[in-house]
Amino acid sequence: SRKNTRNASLHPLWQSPLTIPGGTRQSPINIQWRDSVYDPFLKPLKISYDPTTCLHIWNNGYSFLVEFDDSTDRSIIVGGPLENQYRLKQFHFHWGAINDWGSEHTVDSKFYPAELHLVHWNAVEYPNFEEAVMEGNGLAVIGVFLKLGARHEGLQTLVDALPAVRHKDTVIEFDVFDPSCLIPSCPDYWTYAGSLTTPPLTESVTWIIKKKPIEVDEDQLEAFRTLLFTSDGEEERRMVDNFRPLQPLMNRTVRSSFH
Ligand SMILES: Cc1c(Cl)c([N+](=O)[O-])nn1CC(=O)Nc1ccc(S(N)(=O)=O)cc1
Ligand SMILES: [Zn+2]
Repeated sequence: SRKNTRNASLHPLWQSPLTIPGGTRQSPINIQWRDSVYDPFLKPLKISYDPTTCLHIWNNGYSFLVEFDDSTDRSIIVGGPLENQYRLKQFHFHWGAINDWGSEHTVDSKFYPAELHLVHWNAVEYPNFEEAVMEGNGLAVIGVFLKLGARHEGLQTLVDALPAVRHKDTVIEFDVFDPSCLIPSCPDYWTYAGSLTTPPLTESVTWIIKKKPIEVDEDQLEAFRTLLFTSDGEEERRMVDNFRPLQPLMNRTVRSSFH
């Protein structure tokens, strides 16, 4: 289990006060399946990504991110719980040192070994990501759980690129990738109002958590764990356990798109 005593060994990012004063919709949370409320008015989520909007992969010292050209509406999501269409800006992962934990969200208090976040912003109402980050309906993040199982061929192209971004602040060009290959075909999801899970922790995220996980194999999870929090030349610290502890649900209801 993960105890607060581990703060000392936690990455500086998570040693800071992990709750923000006055925060009422912080993420991540535990999703208690039986407490989630089926909402028949939730629409199917429509995902349309243009693989050529992919730009590069970089190690930002917290995770590795694949960033996209968000200057047009070529890679968007619409529907689901969303009032507008949202543009894909980047995706990244959170994972553990071992397979017993690593995800940010949990389902009935179960951790997955890793979690994918696809980060989108409301380009209908806001001029850019920076503005959208500050607004309650500014962002939409799709969360996908990773579980240990069969090798994921689509993920492998990403895994093959990781040695080139082993150190913090390294980047490589990555010019064609369709992240929809990382999203389960099952349409079922939970949704709730939350926040970014790393600073600035702004309460601007509509979370859409897919019910079904994707399967990846042990070698692929191990490849994530070969990355470093540290820059080239610094004393190496393996990039693992880059997840935020669970936050209180407070006055929120998690809705489900399925019975
Ligand atoms: C705050 C900000 C701005 Cl503004 C910009 N920018 O490029 O203009 N980039 N960032 C950083 C950012 O995106 N953080 C972020 C943190 C957590 C998550 S998570 N795990 O999905 O909740 C998603 C993103
Ligand atoms: Zn994330």
